[in-house]
Amino acid sequence: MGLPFIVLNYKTYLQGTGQGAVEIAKACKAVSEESGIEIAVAPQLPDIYRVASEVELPVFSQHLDGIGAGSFTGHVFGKSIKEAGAVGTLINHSEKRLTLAEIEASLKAAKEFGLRSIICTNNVPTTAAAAALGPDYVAIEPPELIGSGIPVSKADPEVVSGSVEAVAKIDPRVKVLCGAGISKGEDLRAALDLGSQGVLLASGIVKAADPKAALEDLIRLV
Ligand SMILES: O=C[C@H](O)COP(=O)(O)O
Repeated sequence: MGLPFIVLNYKTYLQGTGQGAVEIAKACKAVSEESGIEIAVAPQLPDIYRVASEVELPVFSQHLDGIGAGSFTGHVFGKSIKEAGAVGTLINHSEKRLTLAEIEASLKAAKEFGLRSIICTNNVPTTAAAAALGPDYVAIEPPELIGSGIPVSKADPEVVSGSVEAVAKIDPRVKVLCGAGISKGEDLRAALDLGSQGVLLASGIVKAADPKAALEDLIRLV
């Protein structure tokens, strides 16, 4: 197995807002260069351009709507985030849930604009359904563990291994990430040992006093 993929979602944490978004991205880039591990960041939408312009690392949107050009006030348009510098997008994050039809439309928009796609899910059946749509990644995150500091890879290992098994049967090209409560080296190690190919995480790094040191701890057992 190759190196994991790490995606850092800034959510709306103060520490990851505005100039903070750039500073955390710089820490991610430094750790990525030291380790060879791909680390992507997902800042708030208005910070995408700023982060992508100032730091050379993969920037993801936190959301994308399945709409095109036209009368869609307040929506997130694929061409706009692509031109802002995003290379990918989260879809259906637990804090931005969509209907199945909307997930499919968002994924279609991501593909149309050449954006990498991560569909977030909450259990094994929704992971299987998401994999059937053919995204680049699914990210399994039990909502009750998000932001809890209790790692999914230890609190609910079956949901990770079950997702890995389900996705392998449906479409082995789809890669599996897991998230919720991941912050330490042993959490990432456990996630990889369960068959996932990386993690989607937030609070443990974004809210850390020293995000670079927190990232170095996260990857120390890879
Ligand atoms: O997008 C990230 C996930 O919701 C996990 O958040 P967390 O690392 O704060 O638990």
